[in-house]
Order: sequence, then C-alpha cells, then structure tokens
Amino acid sequence: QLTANFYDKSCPNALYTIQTAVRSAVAKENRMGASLLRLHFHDCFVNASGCDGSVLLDDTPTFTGEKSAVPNNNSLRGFDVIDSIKAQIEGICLQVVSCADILAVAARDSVVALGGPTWVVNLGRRDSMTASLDTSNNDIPAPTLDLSDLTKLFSNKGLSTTDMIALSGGHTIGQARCVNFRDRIYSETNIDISLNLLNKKGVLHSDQQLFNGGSADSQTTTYSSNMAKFFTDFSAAMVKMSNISPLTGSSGQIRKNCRKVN
Ligand code: HEM
Ligand SMILES: [Ca+2]
Repeated sequence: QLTANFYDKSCPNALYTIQTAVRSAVAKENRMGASLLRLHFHDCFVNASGCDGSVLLDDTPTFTGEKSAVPNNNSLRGFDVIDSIKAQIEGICLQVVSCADILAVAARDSVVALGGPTWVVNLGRRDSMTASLDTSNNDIPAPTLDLSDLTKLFSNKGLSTTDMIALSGGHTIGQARCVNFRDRIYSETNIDISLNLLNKKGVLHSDQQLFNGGSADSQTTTYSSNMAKFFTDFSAAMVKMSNISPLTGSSGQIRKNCRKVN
C-alpha cells in the first residue's frame, strides 16, 4: 500500500530536498553514504512495523531503544544527517513526511551518490511510537554467523537467499571495526591478504560465507563478473527490504523530531 508518488501533492519538494542533502553529506565524507544505507537496513529488520524509524529513537531515562543494542551501539552513524534533513523538510511541509520515509530515500540516494544502482522508493511509511532493543539484538545478523543462519534471519523477514546474497553486496561500501573481523583474520583459513570474496578476501566471516564452497557460491561468482546483474538484484532486494511490514494509514505517527515520539 506504499506508493512512489505519496508526497507529490502534500510535499512536492521532499525528494529533492533529501537528495540534495545526501549528495552534500556524501561529498563531505564518502563513508556517510554507507552509514545511511546501514541505518535503513537496521531500521527495516527491527520492530514489528519494519522500516518505521524505530532505530532513530533516542534512549530516555525510562526507555532503552535500539541505539543501545549490541550491533548498533558505538557503530551506527548518520543520525545527524537525518536530523538535518528532517529539519529542512519540516521547514517546507509541517509534519507530513515521516522519518522512516526520509531514511528509505536517503539510503537509495546514498547508493546512487556512491556510484551504485538506483531504484524507485515506495513511500507512505509512518513512524513507530516504539522501538525494540530485544529485536535489534536478536534479528540483526551477527558477523560471526554461517550461511544457514544468515539465510534464516533474512527468511524470517520474508527475504530470499538470493535477496540475502544481493543485499550483502551492501558491504561493497563502508567500514567495519576491528572487533568484528579480528577473530576471522587471525583464526580462519579462508582468507587472503587483500579483498574479494572469490579469492577468500572477505573482511567479515559472514561475507566469506557467501563464497565458501556452499550453495551461495554460484550467485556470488555471477556478481563478481556481472555488475549489471548485481545491480538489478540488489535494487530489487532493497525494494523488498524497504517494504517490510510498514505502518500506514492512521497507524503510528509522523514524528516532528526523528529522535522522539510526539
Ligand atoms: C548479511 C548479514 C549482515 C551482517 C552479518 C552484517 C554485519 C555488519 C558489520 C559487523 C558491520 C561493521 C559494523 C562495525 O564494525 O561498526 C557492517 C557494516 C555495514 N553494513 Fe552490514 N551486515 C549485514 C548485512 C548488511 C546489509 C543487508 C546491508 C545493506 C543493504 C549492510 C550494509 C552495511 C554497510 C553499508 C556497512 C558499513 C557502515 C559504515 O561504514 O558506517 N549490511 N555490517
Ligand atoms: Ca524499525
């Protein structure tokens, strides 16, 4: 029930405003594009209503949100960029455009700004009034997982193995902290000094699972020599991920400030 033209009448400049802000943030720091993509992924995978801005809520003295979850804490970035886009959009259309939609569009614009594919972002998501620390800890895949568990966590969200492999191509961009690959580089044998999965050069254990003698190898091999196929599959999978069980109609709310419920 999301539609691409959702804001065409109610806030015609919304998409242009997001695009301009993302372009300048990425021009200032390339990595920000990666951080915004990951922020959207961690939003969509957590909370009953999927891509609902739940990841953007700050902790309060009485509420511990998703920012404190193990995969997110001291790791997620880009909140300031989303705040600044939200403030600009509130300046042109008061309480019309959801934080969840801003994040979905910013993720797409980030990928485009870094030379990746584009896709049409469906819109009309509303913002959650809740967040889920437990779901963040349980449903966001850990870099130590093997292929079968990676497949399972994505299938729990209605995403296929093909989608999981394509979406993992999100790791074409961005950075990881040492703690997330130290065990792998010192103790695993399926690793080479520089980086490319087919040559055992994946940074994360979970990345190398996509080329490790198992059922994911053929799709990974295809992507390594066919960027167009990777782009098509990645875009299709992003659309599916972005559509995970949204809040629509009069459910949820349009937050005034992405960091707190109204
Ligand atoms: C398949 C399961 C996945 C696992 C196990 C995983 C795990 C991780 C880990 C451990 C990091 C490094 C975090 C840090 O060290 O602070 C990371 C970074 C990142 N992930 Fe994933 N991830 C997965 C899927 C995805 C997906 C589906 C996307 C997007 C489509 C994505 C996009 C990113 C990006 C862009 C970064 C870099 C962020 C930055 O530089 O700020 N990841 N991921
Ligand atoms: Ca969410």
